Amino acid sequence: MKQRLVQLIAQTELQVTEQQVQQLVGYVELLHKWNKAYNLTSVRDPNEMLVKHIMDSIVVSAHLQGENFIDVGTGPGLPGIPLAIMCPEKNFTLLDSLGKRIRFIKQVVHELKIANVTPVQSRVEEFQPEQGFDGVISRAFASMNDMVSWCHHLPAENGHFLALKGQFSEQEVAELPEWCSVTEVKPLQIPELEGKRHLVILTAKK
Ligand SMILES: C[S@@+](CC[C@H](N)C(=O)[O-])C[C@H]1O[C@@H](n2cnc3c(N)ncnc32)[C@H](O)[C@@H]1O
Repeated sequence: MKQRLVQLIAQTELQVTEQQVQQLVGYVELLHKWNKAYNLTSVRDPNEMLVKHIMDSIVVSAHLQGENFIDVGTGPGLPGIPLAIMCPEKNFTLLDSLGKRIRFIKQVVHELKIANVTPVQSRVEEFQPEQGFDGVISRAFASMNDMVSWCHHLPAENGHFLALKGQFSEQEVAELPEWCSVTEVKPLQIPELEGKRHLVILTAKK
């Protein structure tokens, strides 16, 4: 599995250390092991997880500006765990309302010695952080309208929302609240993944 991950990463411009590869593979192994009991993801095959979960998450690391990020509706830690492994100098709060998913993330952080992740069990609408985030990230969480509406209190003054999406939807943009606009849409290239992927960056109007 390690060899395959190295080959996939070599098809991108990302740089990784041996330790980061070990941690990413370790995460897939834990996801595969715990999935049987905890039903964490519908992707059952570890090789498929490398593409659909690891590569799909880490390509976003090239687009993160700032220090403090929150991954809302993180589920088993996606994209937050792979991003935290790729960016050890940044801090990631991983939030989900389901206790078993947050318990799994705590175990991952402990076993893989990941120092820059704070797991939080809460509904996002009820979470009141001490300070705002440079980036509010989500994947497979909600429509963009629901995401920004539920998370409107989370970005710092110059922070952004970052939504990982498949096909870019003009319909979703049309439904956004008046106070929020799309500032950038970045197409993402994920080796061996069929279908389009985009990172949509949204900002509150000043
Ligand atoms: C489809 S899963 C996506 C998980 C992960 N982001 C991924 O890409 O695989 C959506 C997650 O959002 C969580 N969720 C849904 N509504 C939420 C809310 N209001 N506050 C916090 N978490 C929520 C669910 O518990 C679930 O784990």
